[in-house]
Amino acid sequence: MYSPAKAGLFRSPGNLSFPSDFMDYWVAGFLFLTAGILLRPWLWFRQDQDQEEEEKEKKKRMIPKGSLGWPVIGETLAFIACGYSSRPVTFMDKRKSLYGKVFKTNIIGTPIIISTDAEVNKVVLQNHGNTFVPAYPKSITELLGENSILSINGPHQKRLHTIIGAFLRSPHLKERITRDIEASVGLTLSSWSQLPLVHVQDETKKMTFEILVKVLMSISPGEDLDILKLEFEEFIKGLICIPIKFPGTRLYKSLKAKERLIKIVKKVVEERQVATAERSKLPANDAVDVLLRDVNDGGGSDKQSQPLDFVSGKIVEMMIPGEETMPTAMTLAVKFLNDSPVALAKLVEENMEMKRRKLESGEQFNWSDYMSLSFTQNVINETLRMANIINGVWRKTLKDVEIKGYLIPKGWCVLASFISVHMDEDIYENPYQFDPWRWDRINGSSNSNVCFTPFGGGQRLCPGLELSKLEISIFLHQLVTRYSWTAEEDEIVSFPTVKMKRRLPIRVTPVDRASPI
Ligand code: HEM
Repeated sequence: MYSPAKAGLFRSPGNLSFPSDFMDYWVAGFLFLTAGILLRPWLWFRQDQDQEEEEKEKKKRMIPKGSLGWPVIGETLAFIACGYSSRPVTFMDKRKSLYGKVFKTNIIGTPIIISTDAEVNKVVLQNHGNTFVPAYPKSITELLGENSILSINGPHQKRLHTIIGAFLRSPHLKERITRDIEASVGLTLSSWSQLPLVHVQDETKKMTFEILVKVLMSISPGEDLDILKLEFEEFIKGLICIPIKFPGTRLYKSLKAKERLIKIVKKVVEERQVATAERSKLPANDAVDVLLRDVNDGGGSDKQSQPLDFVSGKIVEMMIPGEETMPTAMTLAVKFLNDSPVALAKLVEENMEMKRRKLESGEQFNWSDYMSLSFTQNVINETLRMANIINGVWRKTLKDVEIKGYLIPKGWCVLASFISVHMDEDIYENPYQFDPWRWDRINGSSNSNVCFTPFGGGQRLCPGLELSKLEISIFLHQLVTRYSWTAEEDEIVSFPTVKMKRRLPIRVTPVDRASPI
């Protein structure tokens, strides 16, 4: 039988001869020990590497599934094609059924994770730890500038958001602005009734801009407002364009318009600053007052070195979120009501009832009267659920984030898609049906805040939420209690933004609704 000892490979201690045999063992032991010492870190390193690999694999598996499509264009064409159709969520629905509620794709050369999951969207919106920063196309970032309220993150954003939100919700503003909105809406609708045809989308835009500028800087209709509107329109044309900046390009023209716009606003701010000291005891009348007082009180930190530029810039930025959203919501409400005579009849009934009560008591309407029109609020909610111009928000992650078992890797873009949740048939029964009554069933249910987010949520929840609802309520109230209309055939398109293909042409007629309908 083979024995290593016999073969002389190992020797038993009995055969040892000192010193050479002993040295052999000593050397062998030394080598063994050294190898062990040297190997151990390597083994540890290997073990770490294996663990790292395993971790990487695990993380890779947690990245939402999906397809990045073709090189460079990714899945952009499919995304745009669905946007042009009557069902823009088809793009999401198709991928949702293949990969789950959170999936990855590539749009315009950007790898992006799209969430159609209400709970994931909530975490993105809440943004604990400031992990998600707003991500806009390059043209928007160029036009807004890096310190815009819409793109900054952290304490400055929180401060601005708080002071602007507090002002827009203040009883003083609500009282003053209710009268201003009533007057603007009254004049606008009366002018509509004298025209053979009105394009609701264009006309509501004029009216809502007028109101917005009143809220922001107290400018009344007139030459200044007209110039401001022209420059603003030129400015926002560049928000979605090819981001090339030299004379003649769209972006260049828009940046120039922004300079002129800031100059006009700065004049108003300058005049106001002179009067600020004597007005400091009075409640703020508009956003210029709010921002000037904050700057004078030491808020706004580094931006105080140029207070006039800072305040003027913020006023211009605040024109953006309210400008398209409001007229779109009003136009779509008219469209949905036009297509749903039963809902329209109920709306007329509720508003006439309130009007009669107010006429009898001789009181004016106040903000809470409009808010108490529950069916009217249902109509507004249902309109915003079905077709909101802000159909989701875009963010970028500053570090790896894990939500509900999904990993969103650092640096990736995330689209928290509101419209996918709003049109999810597991959440809303018959989601494509305009059904304002559903809100009587939904309101108060535990997840209604999570599943309905037309105004966003968390740190960036729209500060204009209450003002928007007031404005739309007043518009609907006056429209349905004083006029009737017939609409021409039109349809909603969703790309690049939600709007009516033919700008919703209608004919408006005054009606006497003195007698109950
Ligand atoms: C129907 C009308 C409106 C809708 C649907 C709407 C929706 C939204 C949404 C979804 C956001 C969040 C954006 C994000 O998270 O990135 C937002 C932000 C904002 N909205 Fe509105 N909005 C409306 C009207 C208005 C109006 C009338 C104003 C101004 C008076 C306004 C001022 C703002 C501002 C300043 C922000 C930025 C807040 C921040 O980032 O801190 N919005 N809006």
